[in-house]
Amino acid sequence: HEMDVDTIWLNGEFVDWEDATTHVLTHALHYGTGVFEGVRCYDTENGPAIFRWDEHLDRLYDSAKPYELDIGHSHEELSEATLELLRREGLESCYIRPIAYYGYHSLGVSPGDCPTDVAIAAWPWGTYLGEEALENGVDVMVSSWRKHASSQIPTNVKTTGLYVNSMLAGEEARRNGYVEAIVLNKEGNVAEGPGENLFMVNDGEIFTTGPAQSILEGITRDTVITLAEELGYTVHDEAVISRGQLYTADELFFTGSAAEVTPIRKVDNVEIGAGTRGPVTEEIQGAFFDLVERKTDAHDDWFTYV
Ligand SMILES: Cc1[nH+]cc(COP(=O)(O)O)c(CN[C@@H](CCC(=O)O)C(=O)O)c1O
Repeated sequence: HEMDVDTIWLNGEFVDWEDATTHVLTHALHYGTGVFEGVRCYDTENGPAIFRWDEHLDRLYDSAKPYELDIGHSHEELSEATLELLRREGLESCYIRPIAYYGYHSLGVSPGDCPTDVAIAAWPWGTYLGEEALENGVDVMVSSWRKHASSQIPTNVKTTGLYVNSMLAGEEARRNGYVEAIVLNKEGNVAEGPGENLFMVNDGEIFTTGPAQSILEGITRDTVITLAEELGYTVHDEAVISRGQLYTADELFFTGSAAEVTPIRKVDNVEIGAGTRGPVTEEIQGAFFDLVERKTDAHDDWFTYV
């Protein structure tokens, strides 16, 4: 395989990458009944460190709750397994993918006696939306697919089954020559990206959608809100952003563990601001990367050193 990683932690053991498989009648494969996380480990000035691991792990357990999925392993066990995995593979700057799901026993929508399988994989992963994206921004399209409503499925947590909506929206954008989508909710107001939260800058103030807009409660979103407020910005973190406001925004940017802080320079071919990374976006992005690369000693409790 193309990943230069040999081991995956699966159900309490380290197994060879090739042996980390599941049965074709696995419940989650048929019904989307898994929960997962996306976490970055940064090769900081003080050595490799996982960014906001505790918050990500807490969210994994929260994601399991609506589905009554019993993770079956303690936080400590999963943390030790993850640190051991990174040490074994000598991974310093990497992406960590924990997943827990209803496994193989019998089929039928009810998970019945299906066991919980838990796996943790990690691999080097570069810039999520393309090498140039962080500096030059990305061109996005408002998708014709709407986000699930939070009344239809918990959108505030990371359920594997949710991501068919993300794939439909994102692939529609890429099919039409854009890098990524912006997804509106069933009210037709802005929710977020298929795999990112969305921020808007207007007249020096910062706006981002909250859980009532059917979005994932992003950890990078929380980080950026904190950093922006520390920089003196007013942040409206439960904003209702209409589709029209996307086009008239001074600046837009995505946040996510994978996306980090990615400027949006065009929406549906309408240039946002000057059509390049905006000044506030650049300032926030700089603060984010200084933080995760430990060029500042602020928020050291957000780092789990490997
Ligand atoms: C729908 C969605 N919204 C917002 C976010 C940002 O959340 P956070 O990572 O806690 O700041 C993510 C993370 N998307 C993950 C999965 C990406 C993938 O392609 O898979 C990620 O960024 O790791 C989402 O999937």
